[in-house]
Amino acid sequence: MTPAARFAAAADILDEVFDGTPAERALTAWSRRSRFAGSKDRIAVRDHVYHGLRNRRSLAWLGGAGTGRGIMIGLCRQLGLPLEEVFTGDGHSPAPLSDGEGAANEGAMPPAVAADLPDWLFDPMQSSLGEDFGPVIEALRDRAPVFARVNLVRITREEAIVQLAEEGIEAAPASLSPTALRLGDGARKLANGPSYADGFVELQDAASQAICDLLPIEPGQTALDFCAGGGGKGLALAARGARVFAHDADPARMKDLPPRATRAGVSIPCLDDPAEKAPYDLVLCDVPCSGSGSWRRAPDGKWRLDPDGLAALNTVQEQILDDALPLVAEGGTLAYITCSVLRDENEAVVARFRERHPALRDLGTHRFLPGPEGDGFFLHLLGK
Ligand SMILES: C[S@@+](CC[C@H](N)C(=O)[O-])C[C@H]1O[C@@H](n2cnc3c(N)ncnc32)[C@H](O)[C@@H]1O
Repeated sequence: MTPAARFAAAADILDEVFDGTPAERALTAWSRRSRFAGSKDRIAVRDHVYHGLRNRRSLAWLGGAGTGRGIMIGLCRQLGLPLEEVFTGDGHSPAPLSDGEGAANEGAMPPAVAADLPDWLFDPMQSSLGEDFGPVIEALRDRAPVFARVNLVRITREEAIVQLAEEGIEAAPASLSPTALRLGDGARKLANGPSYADGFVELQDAASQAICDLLPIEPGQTALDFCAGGGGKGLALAARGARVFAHDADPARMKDLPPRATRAGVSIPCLDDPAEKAPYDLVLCDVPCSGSGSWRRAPDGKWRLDPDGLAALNTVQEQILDDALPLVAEGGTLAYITCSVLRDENEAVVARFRERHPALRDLGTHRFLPGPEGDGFFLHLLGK
């Protein structure tokens, strides 16, 4: 594909996403019907789509329209590419600009446009982040770094770096956790290589690993991963010697957990009824949330969220805490985790829960903001 054809493909895919198709599904469907596209084309188209989604409003402003095409015009402007050389209509290139199309907007960008946020989210994000607002908005513009977790049951971090190098994957220690590696060139090979297949490493964001490091659990103690999903956090706890059990309201979300546990050399039974093995020394509630701390990985979530959706998430978050508390042993710990930076999903949920359960001991809050070291996460620990 020519560079221009990649912009045309990305514009079409973005339009599908704006019509409601999840970004990953739209990209997969495009890949299937575009056998002619080579691996470099696929990577470039994907990058354009994700960059367009992360920076949707500012690029639409630059490109004069909020369509996929308008956003690609904005991207070409941002990259300093002459529009008449991209929008030629030759072959698979995008059609030439019509009269008046692509005219840049007059004046300064409104603040929510410049921050690439829906209007309603500007104030909640700004008040949640305070002086960190600017750096976080900048961090959310670009692709997230790729991190792996070294399974210390199997290998040391230093040995993993050497082994990954033999597989053509550049890896270096990451600052947030003693298990975390930042992957460089060759990172895309990880999931098809022997280190991954043999359970020496897993893909997991560095801040997510740091959150797991902060969870109070000793070898042999029991932990319930109450919202386990793919089980990333439960696997990290099992690697520390905890006896981990997994549960999820949607058991299908845990389908990858048994093979991941087998690869890692640990056992994590999945429970339909988490009361079966209660009480637990630690119950972690990695609740469904807006994902605002990881919007650079899944930027379409930013545009799908609305105030009603946020309120519905709050209801689920509080219900999960209420359901999980009876499962915690006396003297045990309840951990509330989100990958959000919004106070409405973090401090506000914890405050209401503590009002209902004033006897719980406050064991502290930990916050990670999205940036070069990892994604945004929130952890609050409560002692029973
Ligand atoms: C943020 S994801 C979990 C990610 C996972 N812990 C990890 O580290 O890979 C949230 C999970 O909560 C589950 N969930 C939603 N409502 C729930 C409920 N009421 N009780 C338990 N799990 C729930 C969802 O199905 C989803 O898999």
